[in-house]
Amino acid sequence: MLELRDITKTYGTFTALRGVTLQTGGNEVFGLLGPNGAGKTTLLRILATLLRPDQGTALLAGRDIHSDPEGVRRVVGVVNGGMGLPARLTGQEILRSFAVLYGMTRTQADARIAELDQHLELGRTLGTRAGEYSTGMKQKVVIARAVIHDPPVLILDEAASGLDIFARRTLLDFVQATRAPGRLTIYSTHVMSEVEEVCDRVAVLHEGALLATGTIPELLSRTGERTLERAFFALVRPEVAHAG
Ligand SMILES: Nc1ncnc2c1ncn2[C@@H]1O[C@H](COP(=O)(O)OP(=O)(O)OP(=O)(O)O)[C@@H](O)[C@H]1O
Repeated sequence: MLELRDITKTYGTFTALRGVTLQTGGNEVFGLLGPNGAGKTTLLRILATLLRPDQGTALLAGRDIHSDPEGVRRVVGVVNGGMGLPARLTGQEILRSFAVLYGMTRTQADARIAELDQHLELGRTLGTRAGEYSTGMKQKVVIARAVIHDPPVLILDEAASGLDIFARRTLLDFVQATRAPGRLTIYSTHVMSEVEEVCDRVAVLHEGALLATGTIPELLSRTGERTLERAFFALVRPEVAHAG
């Protein structure tokens, strides 16, 4: 479903990604775990065709980020911190307008919005203007907007950050409930409990390099640790982990 080969990205003289290569299946929630500055957002922006790598290739659901960026955008939904909502429009208006951009009819759009309402508990957001949203309401509509066209690949970049416990629960339940054959969710975070709950496999990224990829049991066995957090430290700070 996702194939990355040797993705490298520099900002001036700073190297943010160092030859990242990985593959995922088509029916999984794939965690991207890394500390601040690891390169997670850079990598996900490249997959969303918002940024070009200096080197390397990526295929998403068979679409190449270089030769078919439009095709990539059709098969991917993206939630990242940088997306605002038009303050004067209601949730329903925002979602309908995005549905139209994807070529859906009003009937199809409203059916899809009703479906997303069930999963994401959009409730009051649909009739309320975005300018009046709480953080949790805003994030629900941002997520609904990202998946309005039912894309096979969903990229969630720190999507739970800033959410309260209820909104975070809705998000994690949504990720679980929308698992399906042919669907890949890429879940980037630095919160271990989220990874433990929803991710089938995890890639650990640190200082632009992929340190390990595997299921949580595989990472535990590889590092000889008991918890994901300890395994993570053993991978990114081996000197500290071994000293402890
Ligand atoms: N536009 C830019 N210009 C220069 N450096 C950048 C730019 N964007 C990101 N970086 C640097 O690249 C590195 C990776 O940043 P990135 O945002 O991809 O990391 P991240 O893993 O998503 O971190 P966080 O969890 O803090 O969001 C950081 O050191 C960051 O300062």
